[in-house]
Amino acid sequence: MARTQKNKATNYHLGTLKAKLAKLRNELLIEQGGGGSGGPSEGFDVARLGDARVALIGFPSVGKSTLQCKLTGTESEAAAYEFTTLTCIPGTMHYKGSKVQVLDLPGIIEGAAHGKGRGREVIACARNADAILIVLDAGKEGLNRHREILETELETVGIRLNQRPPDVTFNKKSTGGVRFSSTVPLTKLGPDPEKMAIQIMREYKISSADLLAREDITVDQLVDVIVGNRVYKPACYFYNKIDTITIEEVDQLARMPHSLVGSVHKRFNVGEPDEEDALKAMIWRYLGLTRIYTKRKGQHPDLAEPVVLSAVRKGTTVLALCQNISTQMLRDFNFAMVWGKSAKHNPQRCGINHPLEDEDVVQIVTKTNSQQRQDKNYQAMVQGFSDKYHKKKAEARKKKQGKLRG
Ligand SMILES: Nc1nc2c(ncn2[C@@H]2O[C@H](COP(=O)(O)OP(=O)(O)OP(=O)(O)O)[C@@H](O)[C@H]2O)c(=O)[nH]1
Ligand SMILES: [K+]
Ligand SMILES: [Mg+2]
Repeated sequence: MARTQKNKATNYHLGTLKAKLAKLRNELLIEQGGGGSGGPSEGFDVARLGDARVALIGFPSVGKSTLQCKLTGTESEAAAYEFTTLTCIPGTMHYKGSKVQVLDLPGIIEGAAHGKGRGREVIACARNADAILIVLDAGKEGLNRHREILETELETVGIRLNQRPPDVTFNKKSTGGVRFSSTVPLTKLGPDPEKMAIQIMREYKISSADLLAREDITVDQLVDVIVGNRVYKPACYFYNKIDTITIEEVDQLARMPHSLVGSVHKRFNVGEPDEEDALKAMIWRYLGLTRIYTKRKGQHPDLAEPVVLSAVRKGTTVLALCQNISTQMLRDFNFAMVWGKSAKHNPQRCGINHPLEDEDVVQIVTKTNSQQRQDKNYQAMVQGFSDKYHKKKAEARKKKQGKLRG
């Protein structure tokens, strides 16, 4: 790709090369049993706890474990030699009534995505987290390159950092050829975007598909859409050990995007587990956490125990709140009364898709029995739940029988 001159004539060729590269990377990962499109992305086996999960990713000895202790109070061994941490150590960070699971992980190095060290498992963990905290040693030489290496390792396995999924619908078909339409002018895919799409799809042996682009996408984004299997994660950066550099250097690092500078040793921007500090605030922001206080009719809300929703998990709508409480609640939902920042007036009567904001108070009003009987959607939903239940049961039975036979 570097050798190809960039002009109109070579545009499609570059597209093809990008698709080939994505494909080869995937194959390599699958070959090594990694998290490619086919293989399972296992990682370390740690139960999911809390309202959201963040993974600590970084080179060896940048201070991930030291940081983990300060964020969560968990004893994760920290020492001056590299690869002190050899497995995944979970801990819980308590902040503003939320519980965030923080995973301390072994350090990774260049080539981690392809299985160097325990890189593959570490990166699989990042794929399964709700947000990634990239930890860097501010005193290390070649710091900017470190940041790039880590980003590349994560990109290689299909993790996209701080990007939105491209606004494109892509449907594979069995016949009919490729049809590529868009609602906006496409300026980044060369004079003939359809030809570009066909070139890329050829690498994946797709000959028929409908594509609809609602934004001006790049070739890389088009490849992502066609390849699929991409995950979009918020990521923030913590430059640790600023006690080892000059104030001018600190100033430069502090201006990097998505970044916070600090020192665990000197307690700059990182305090004790029960203190509110800048790092915890940043994690909270990147997870898009939202506290919702629920209340019963005629009673005060329970301010001690909010329901915490995350924008990067199930979202922060009334629907997500109901799902968080129980399926029963979701089934019986009629409307919600909402007090707080998201309400136009207090209280506002809202539907299931109403987006909530931090510290809103919500009272869910459920359907009365006679309403339930009349509501066709409700009946269909109950039927749906029961069908799903029976199907699952039948599958489990089959599996058990298969196992016995085996
Ligand atoms: N100067 C300075 N040293 C620090 C700071 N934070 C951590 N360290 C030191 O950095 C060394 C490595 O810390 P660890 O927490 O073990 O680093 P790690 O990233 O978990 O390392 P691995 O598990 O081996 O990948 C230890 O000697 C820490 O005492 C800091 O803010 N300033
Ligand atoms: K270490
Ligand atoms: Mg460690």
